[in-house]
Amino acid sequence: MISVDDYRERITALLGTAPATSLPLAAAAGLVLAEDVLAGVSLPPFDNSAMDGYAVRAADVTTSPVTLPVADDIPAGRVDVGTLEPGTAHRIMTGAPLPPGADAVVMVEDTDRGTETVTITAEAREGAHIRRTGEDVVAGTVALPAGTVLGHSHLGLAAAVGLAEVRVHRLRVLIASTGTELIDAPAPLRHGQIYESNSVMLAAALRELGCEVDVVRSVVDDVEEFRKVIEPRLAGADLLVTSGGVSAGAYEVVKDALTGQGVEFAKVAMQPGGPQGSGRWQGVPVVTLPGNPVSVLVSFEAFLRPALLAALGHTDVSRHQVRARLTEEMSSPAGRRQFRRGVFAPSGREVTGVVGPRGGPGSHLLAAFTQANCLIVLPEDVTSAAVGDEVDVLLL
Ligand SMILES: Nc1nc2c(c(=O)[nH]1)N[C@H]1C(S)=C(S)[C@@H](COP(=O)(O)OP(=O)(O)OC[C@H]3O[C@@H](n4cnc5c(N)ncnc54)[C@H](O)[C@@H]3O)O[C@H]1N2
Ligand code: MOO
Repeated sequence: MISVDDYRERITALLGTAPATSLPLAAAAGLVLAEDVLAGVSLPPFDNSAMDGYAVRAADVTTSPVTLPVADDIPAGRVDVGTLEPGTAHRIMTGAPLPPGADAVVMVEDTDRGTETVTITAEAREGAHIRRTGEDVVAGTVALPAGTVLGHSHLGLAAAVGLAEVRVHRLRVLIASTGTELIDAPAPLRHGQIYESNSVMLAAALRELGCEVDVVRSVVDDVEEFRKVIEPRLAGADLLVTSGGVSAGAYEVVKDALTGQGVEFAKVAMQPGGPQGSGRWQGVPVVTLPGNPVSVLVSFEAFLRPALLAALGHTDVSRHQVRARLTEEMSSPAGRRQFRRGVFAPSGREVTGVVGPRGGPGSHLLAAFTQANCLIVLPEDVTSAAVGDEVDVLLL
């Protein structure tokens, strides 16, 4: 009998690190970066306006009001912006490139909105409402380090620095349920048959972790048939996970087909989920789970999930653990780690912590967002918050 911890280590070692592949950004959510993402461009890529208004030289707008001729009109997307001559203004929109020669933007609200000439009623401060090249990300630097778990903000940043694809760890898993008794709904059940459910659970659980899955819904308990169905699909898989056919009886199709083929069958000191098998078949890692659905789920939690997460490049592979008081008595077999399904209700106060802002308030600072794990919420009636104040935090 092998311990749960030793078996988890065995499966983790068997799965190793999943191969890296390039995937379109839209297909990479939840996966882990296999390589640093280098910024192909700076963010912003050029000095641009943070406001709809007028680009000026601050030195021309030191008194109020000042009237200047409007020499050009610059919507966002213009690629041929000319120099701002002293004593003139260019009408400019948010995100439009700042004309050379301009060193400030005046908000349209502080003007008469003129198109031939504009009268400005506020002083222009040098640098005002200008978003500088590279303020968020500098071209050639690491925008996202290898190991990043790609959430939506990371994918947005990858897109913003010019990537169409990212290199991620990907695991293609072939899932196969075995059992002559298994039937797929909506076919009617005959006495002695059951509806297949393990492959559905495993496929969903593995997809949720970011695996690509190929599913063989049910294979009959026949060694020849098992080999015939599974072998041709092995080439496209980084891992084979089976359910059923591994215990002590006759007709143990998985055990019979894979014994002596590189897969070792053992008892793990846990309950449920005792009978297990693992190894390599034709070079492909194989994990054979017992057929009882709860055994499948417990096996997934006890060793498959952490091993898969590690293979996919995650460093946080454990479920969050808390302590709680038992509300009913329980018994457990000697020498086995029992995994009983239970209902946990939290008690006591929520844990609190400290929080600080990351990056400036600008709405274009995407990189800072990717480094954040929460949103600090200051309500409408708060204009300042001091060190030590309590604030609302939304965890991401
Ligand atoms: N003599 C012994 N018998 C059994 C032992 C043992 O040590 N000695 N171990 C028991 C334990 S514990 C388990 S767990 C099971 C494991 O058996 P198998 O892995 O061979 O699984 P099967 O016999 O194929 O199926 C078990 C059970 O689960 C149902 N099943 C199977 N696949 C599916 C599926 N895809 N969807 C839904 N349900 C499925 C199957 O019909 C059986 O009822 O062995 C014990 N026996
Ligand atoms: O070890 Mo089995 O998985 O209890 O039903």
